[in-house]
Amino acid sequence: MGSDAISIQNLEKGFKHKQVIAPLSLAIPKGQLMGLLGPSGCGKTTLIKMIMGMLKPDKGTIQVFDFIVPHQQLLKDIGYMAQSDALYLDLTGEENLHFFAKLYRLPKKEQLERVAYAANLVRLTDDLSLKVTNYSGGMKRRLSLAIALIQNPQLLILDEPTVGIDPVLKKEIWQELIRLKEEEQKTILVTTHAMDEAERCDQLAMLRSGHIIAQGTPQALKEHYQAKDFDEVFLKAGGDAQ
Ligand SMILES: Nc1ncnc2c1ncn2[C@@H]1O[C@H](COP(=O)(O)OP(=O)(O)OP(=O)(O)O)[C@@H](O)[C@H]1O
Repeated sequence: MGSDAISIQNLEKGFKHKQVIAPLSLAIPKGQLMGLLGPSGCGKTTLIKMIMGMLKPDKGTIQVFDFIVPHQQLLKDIGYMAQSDALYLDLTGEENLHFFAKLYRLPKKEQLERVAYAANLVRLTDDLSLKVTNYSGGMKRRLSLAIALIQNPQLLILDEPTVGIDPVLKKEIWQELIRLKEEEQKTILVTTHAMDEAERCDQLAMLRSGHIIAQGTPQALKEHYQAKDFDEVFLKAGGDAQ
C-alpha cells in the first residue's frame, strides 16, 4: 500500500466549452489534513466530485488508497459531506443517522455507538427525535457532518463543512477533526473560504481556474510569498490573473 491517500494525475474536466479542471496533479499523503482554497467557481467542488467518483474526468486518473476511482470499496472508506445537505426531511435526525449506518451494514451494536458518537460530536443529541424539516440551516449542516462520519471512514472529504455553523461549535468541530487526524490517523480534505481554518491545515492547495497555483504548509506559503495572510498569498501567486 502506498503512502498517499489520494493521488491525482493529469486530471482534466470541462463542461460544454468551459475547461473547469485544467491538467491538475495532486497527492495527499495518508494522515494529512489538506485544505483546498480558491475563489467561488474555481473548480473545488468539481474536483471533489471526481475524487468521489460522482463525476467522470475527461482525462487523467485518481487513485484513492489502493483503488482507481470509481471503485465500490471506496464508498465505505470515504466520508463525504457535500456543500448542499442531502437529508431525509421527513425523518428525524436519529432516523437519518440510522439509515446511513444501515446502508454501510454496520453491526447493530456499532450502529448504536456510531450514531451516539456522531450526534454528540455535532451537539445534536438532544434534537435527534425532531424531524429534520424542523431543523435550522446550521443543524442540517451538523447532521450532514455526523453522517459523513457515521461509518468511521479512513478518509474524510468535507466541502465547506462549517458554513452556517456558529463559532463555538465550529471550534469544537475543528478540534475533533484534528483529533481524528492525530489519534486515528484519518486523512482529511476540506474546502474552505475561512482563513482561520486554512491556518489549521497541514498543507494548503490553492486553486485558480482549475490549476493549483500554490501548495505548501500555511507557514511556508506565507513566508515564500512574504504575505500576511492567505488572500495575499493567493494574489501574489497569480490568483488575480485572468
Ligand atoms: N454540471 C455542470 N454543468 C456545467 N457547468 C458546471 C457544472 N458543475 C460545475 N460547473 C461550472 O464549473 C465551474 C466550477 O464550479 P465548482 O462548483 O467546482 O466551483 P467551486 O470552486 O466549488 O465554487 P464554490 O466555492 O462557489 O463552491 C463553475 O463555473 C460552474 O458553473
